[in-house]
Amino acid sequence: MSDHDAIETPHDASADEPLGHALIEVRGLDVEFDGHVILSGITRSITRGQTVAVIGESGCGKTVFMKTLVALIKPTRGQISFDGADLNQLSPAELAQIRRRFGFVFQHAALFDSMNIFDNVAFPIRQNEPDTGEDEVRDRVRTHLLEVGLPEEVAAKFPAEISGGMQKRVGLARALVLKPELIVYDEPTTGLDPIMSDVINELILNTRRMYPVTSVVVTHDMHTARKVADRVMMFFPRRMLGEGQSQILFDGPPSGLEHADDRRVRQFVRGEAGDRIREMSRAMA
Ligand SMILES: Nc1ncnc2c1ncn2[C@@H]1O[C@H](COP(=O)(O)OP(=O)(O)OP(=O)(O)O)[C@@H](O)[C@H]1O
Repeated sequence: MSDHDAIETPHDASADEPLGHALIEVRGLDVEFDGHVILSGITRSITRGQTVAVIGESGCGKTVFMKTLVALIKPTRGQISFDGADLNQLSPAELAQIRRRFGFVFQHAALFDSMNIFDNVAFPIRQNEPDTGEDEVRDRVRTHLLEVGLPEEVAAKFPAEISGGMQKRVGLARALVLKPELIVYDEPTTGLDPIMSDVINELILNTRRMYPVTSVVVTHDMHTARKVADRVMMFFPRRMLGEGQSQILFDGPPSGLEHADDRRVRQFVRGEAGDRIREMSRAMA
């Protein structure tokens, strides 16, 4: 393989897609912080029901991309639409309404330490559907805890009393109680042992089997990307690309990663440093 493929700019196929066939549409997205360009020229669409893994080296903008999809970050330029609604054009009330259709599974579970597990999972129901009776709240919490494999006794415990893997499962149960159409997972397996990581992978798959949910999974874990995703998008740091080069080096099924045309993709998925050591020492000189 020559070095040529390392500077190839893949064609952005989704830029040619007609509007209206996707749950999420991203057009010409740029995100900058204090003049630093993190994402530029991103145009992609995500079909309803798809599970997309977002991979790429640290700092390339995976989390920023995911947060812009769910309107936690406002793009510097470009358009993001969810189910036909342009997120930039929504009033705060409309945005709050649309966010109820999103579920968030955060890297460190982000549970409320002062609440027990039951109240943590019940929180989104009580917050967003205050008229729900306590019997229904109890049923829904119990159902979702069982779905993520947690026994009823866990409900009375506090986050500090359960393991990291259990906390992540509680985080998933909490994300599911409002029946979201889109779930975003931020590093769902980080910090877990291989077995517990696979439990989380299975739960992500199971969630997709049980609900018609669309999922975006930001991950460093190639096992997760290969196992749960039907589509993988690999980002590359903007600062390391030339003018006009696409920041998404790979966009396709996980089976295509190993033999991707772009050498940087193959190196990333195989965990090979390649030219990066030389580039890093050049940057430090
Ligand atoms: N709110 C913010 N304000 C300023 N800079 C930010 C903000 N959020 C992210 N960044 C910067 O944007 C860049 C991309 O961050 P991001 O968290 O998306 O990376 P990542 O690919 O998810 O990395 P990692 O895998 O290490 O989590 C980083 O340089 C980060 O410091």
